[in-house]
Amino acid sequence: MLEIVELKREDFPKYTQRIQMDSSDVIMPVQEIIENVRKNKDQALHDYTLKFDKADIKDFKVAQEDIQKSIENIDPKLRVALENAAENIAKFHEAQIPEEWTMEIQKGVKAGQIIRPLEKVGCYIPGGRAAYPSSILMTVIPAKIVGVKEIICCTPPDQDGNISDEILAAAKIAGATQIYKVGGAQAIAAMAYSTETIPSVDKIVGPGNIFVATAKKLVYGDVDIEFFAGPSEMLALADETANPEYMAAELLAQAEHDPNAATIMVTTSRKLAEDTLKSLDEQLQDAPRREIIEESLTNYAHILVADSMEDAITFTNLYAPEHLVIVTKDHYKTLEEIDNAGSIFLGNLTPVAGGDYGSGTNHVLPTSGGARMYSGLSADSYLKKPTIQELTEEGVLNIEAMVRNLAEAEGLYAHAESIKKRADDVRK
Ligand SMILES: NC(=O)c1ccc[n+]([C@@H]2O[C@H](COP(=O)([O-])OP(=O)(O)OC[C@H]3O[C@@H](n4cnc5c(N)ncnc54)[C@H](O)[C@@H]3O)[C@@H](O)[C@H]2O)c1
Ligand SMILES: N[C@H](CO)Cc1c[nH]c[nH+]1
Ligand SMILES: [Zn+2]
Repeated sequence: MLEIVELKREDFPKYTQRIQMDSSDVIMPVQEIIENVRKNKDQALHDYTLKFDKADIKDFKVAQEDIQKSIENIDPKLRVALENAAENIAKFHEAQIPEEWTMEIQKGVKAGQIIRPLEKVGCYIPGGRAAYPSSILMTVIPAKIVGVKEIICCTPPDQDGNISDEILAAAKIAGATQIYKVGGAQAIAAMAYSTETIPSVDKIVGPGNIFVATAKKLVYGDVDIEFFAGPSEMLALADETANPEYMAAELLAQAEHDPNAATIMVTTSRKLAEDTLKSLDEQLQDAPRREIIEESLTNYAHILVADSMEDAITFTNLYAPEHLVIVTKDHYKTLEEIDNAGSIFLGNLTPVAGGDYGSGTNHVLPTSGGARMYSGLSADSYLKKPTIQELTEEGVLNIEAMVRNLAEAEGLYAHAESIKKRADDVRK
């Protein structure tokens, strides 16, 4: 299923491949779902939920009373874990909130930026192959702490048409304002265009499978999205100092998310590669989600032995993984060479699961190479930064020539006139 491969430079592109996001097999059905939801609204949501989730939903809105009660219904250990994670996530994201500022750009010319939260956001919480209370914390808490007023969540129901108490309790702890029982591309379409029950929002965030991620891409422009957060990925960049059991555990952990998850180890040590593969086979025997893992390992997993650390690092930057585990002699030195990764886990003792749940960092991260140009979900994702400026009399005179000359060069005479009038008055 998984073999050790010598990594040659000419093969770099071959091993960076993941699920094809733009294949027509996915885009066409997803586009059809979106169009149908735009046209037939709740009725379309009902029909798709019956088709994909086998649930016959009459009312998509979760009763506030059920959200309130959920916290009493969950295992107290889980409640403590959710609260602990929530606290860490809040602390981390509070530190990310940028400051408002102004400065004197030129004598008499003040400029700066103010910070305003978005008004309405929609958080997609995956729920097909696993339930993700942690994704509620990751999407809702940063929105809450920056002051977003309306934070709705959509998540697929089970076959009885229910959302688990674990999900509802996470929503309560995080501070979501409303939850709707709908998943998949249809949920994204509803949050983008509204239905009789679900309001449209300004921005849709949150991870999901290929259908969800593609739907977000297709509605982008009518509504904002954070980036493409599709099937999970992990790349372990390791030398002989890495613990093979831990490396195998990392490969299994992200592979268990989805048959389309992508997991890779690139190392300079053939012995580490061999020991990791051996340990992976052993750990796989009792893995409860073995079927999903095996499919994922067959589809998008590789153990690569590079000729040099330089090659291994170049490959890593080309791959731009969602999660990057670095276990090398001096991981901070290796880190200096890393340009593209969603979230980075340093050293043998730092599993991706730490960040997945509650080291504080966000687990909604760009996949499919998106880490080349996007950072993970953050406080910033929910903020706008309108700029401000104010001129004094001195400022008007100081920038008059610049504005007039540029305006005239662009043939925009009314622009030139707008500053000239003021400057003339100042000169009077
Ligand atoms: N990148 C990130 O930040 C991040 C974080 C957490 C999870 N994830 C990923 O989220 C994903 C969760 O996927 P999931 O499947 O468990 O849940 P999901 O909620 O994303 O998808 C389930 C929905 O998919 C739809 N669906 C299923 N089959 C379909 C079909 N044939 N056609 C159209 N729609 C269909 C259904 O509507 C169903 O409700 C995984 O890939 C996981 O790796 C990513
Ligand atoms: N690894 C996922 C991000 O790709 C996040 C997650 C949630 N629960 C467990 N893991
Ligand atoms: Zn995970």
